[in-house]
Amino acid sequence: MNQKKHKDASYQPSCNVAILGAVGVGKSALVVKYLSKRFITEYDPKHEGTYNRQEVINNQEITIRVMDTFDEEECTNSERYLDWADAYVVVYSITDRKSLASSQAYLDIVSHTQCPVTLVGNKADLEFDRNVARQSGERTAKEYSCTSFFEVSACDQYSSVAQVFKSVAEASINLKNIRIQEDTERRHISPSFRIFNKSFKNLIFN
Ligand SMILES: Nc1nc2c(ncn2[C@@H]2O[C@H](COP(=O)(O)OP(=O)(O)OP(=O)(O)O)[C@@H](O)[C@H]2O)c(=O)[nH]1
Repeated sequence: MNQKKHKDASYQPSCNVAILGAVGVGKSALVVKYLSKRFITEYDPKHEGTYNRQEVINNQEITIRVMDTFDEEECTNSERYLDWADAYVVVYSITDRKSLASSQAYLDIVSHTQCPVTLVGNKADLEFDRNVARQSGERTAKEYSCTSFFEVSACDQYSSVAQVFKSVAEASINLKNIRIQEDTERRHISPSFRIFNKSFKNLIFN
């Protein structure tokens, strides 16, 4: 979440979401679906990019920026998203057991960031080819204290794919609001505490 303070009425909050996971789990397909409501199979799989979408969350308009990542080898050069993201979507394919193990390697990294993380089992339309039980995904999400867990398909309903991005952005906004409130409370408490502290010292040293 952008931490800059803006008094400008035209300021619009934003949330940077990085999508991570093993090669071929459907990260780009999910991003394309979220942005265009379409399932497209022809795109450059090695292309990394960031894309914007406007959403209304908690009656507030926000810009969700999505970074579609590509790692030739698992979890390389993670600084590029760790320095950028406010929230993470970690994806595996329900047809590929190894991709769940890869998602754990990503969860190991991002679970230390204090940012909301959602775990997603993609390709849910390929039920006949399922190799990862829903419970295994749920268990992994719980183990890494993910804010949410979904099974979706990039070629099925748009609404369930959109829900993935919206929920993680909402968690990020809520977290930011809690931090702002805590900060405000600290500022309110500190002046009186300073006065109390001063009077207390005067009492002792006079
Ligand atoms: N049936 C089905 N196929 C999918 C789904 N999502 C993606 N695919 C297919 O899986 C293949 C890989 O999808 P990508 O979106 O390129 O996967 P990726 O994770 O971005 O892969 P890299 O960019 O190479 O890391 C493509 O052939 C997609 O068409 C899905 O939900 N269901």
